[in-house]
Amino acid sequence: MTNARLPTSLELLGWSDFFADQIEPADEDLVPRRIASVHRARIEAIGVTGSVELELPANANTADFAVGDWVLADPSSDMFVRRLDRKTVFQRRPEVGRGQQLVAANVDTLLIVTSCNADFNPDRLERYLIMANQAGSKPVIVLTKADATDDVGLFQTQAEALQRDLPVIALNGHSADAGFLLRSWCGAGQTIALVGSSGVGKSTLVNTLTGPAYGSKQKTGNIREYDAQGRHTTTARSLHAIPGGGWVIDTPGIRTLYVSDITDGIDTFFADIVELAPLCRFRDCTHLHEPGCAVQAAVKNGTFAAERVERWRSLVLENRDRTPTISGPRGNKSVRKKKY
Ligand SMILES: Nc1nc2c(ncn2[C@@H]2O[C@H](COP(=O)(O)OP(=O)(O)OP(=O)(O)O)[C@@H](O)[C@H]2O)c(=O)[nH]1
Ligand SMILES: [Zn+2]
Repeated sequence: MTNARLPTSLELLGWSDFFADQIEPADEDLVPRRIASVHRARIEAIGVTGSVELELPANANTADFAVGDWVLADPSSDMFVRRLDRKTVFQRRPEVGRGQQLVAANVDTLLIVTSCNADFNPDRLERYLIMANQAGSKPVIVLTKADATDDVGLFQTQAEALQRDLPVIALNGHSADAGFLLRSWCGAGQTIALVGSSGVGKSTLVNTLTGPAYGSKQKTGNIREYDAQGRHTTTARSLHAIPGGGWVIDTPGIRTLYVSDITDGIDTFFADIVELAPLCRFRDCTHLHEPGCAVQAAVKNGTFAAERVERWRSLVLENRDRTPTISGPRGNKSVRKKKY
């Protein structure tokens, strides 16, 4: 440890070789900035000297930017010049409309937040895990409201069974212990993002992690706006500093999480099944009834449960139905690898 190099200010912001390698000689006069909040008409970014409002070209659409993005800007005008490739990106299909909605970028760890009550739903958690795998972020399940149940162990066991080596942390979001329990993912330069349904305690946890400064930091987001029905909703996402550590991105509650365009994530989550498919006698085996099916053989000998194969099949079908044919599961594979 004594020889450890101190991170530079940029590295404390989450900068790494992955981004440095994208800098070209022509970029010499530009400075890197990290996007801290995205609003309908403006974007705030953080640089080593503090936060700035990014100037955008007239044709820019703020929906193309994600909180956590790294961009290059002109230091004198703060004019946006170009966005650097993303190391990870978490996006989802909105309830209405087409395309994907950017949720957060360059997130090292995705905290999938659910509470120790009726919100706990293994099927939904499975979808989040697939999304995290697809995004390229490491998933951690956070069970909030552990103080309000006698069955924490039960929730914890069920969550741990979802994926091999999955960290599951049960906590009380109001308690300062929460920061201690999550410390291994919140180190200097690390970025975490919180996702989960409305009301599971994401904002509460962000408050606890960031300390009292968060509440007064109205400027950087978490603004409550009114939607069309006059309801109060959290619409903005934003990047907040964790004192003495990394960064946390709060995201609005997600009502319905659709599975679409996530072939790679499904393959990772169900790697045990996917790896067997090439051993089936028929190349187009549906693993339902064919002779010589390696997947059915594994179910028979108890390697995995028939329900797991069922869940895999239904997610593959849902993904196929919802993925536009232009960027369908097959077409995506070649362009999707690591470049977002
Ligand atoms: N007992 C207990 N209550 C909690 C805990 N975490 C959150 N709460 C309460 O649960 C309610 C909802 O918490 P929020 O933090 O607003 O939930 P959210 O996930 O940010 O909700 P959205 O902003 O709608 O996405 C609040 O009344 C919190 O005080 C916890 O760990 N224990
Ligand atoms: Zn088969």
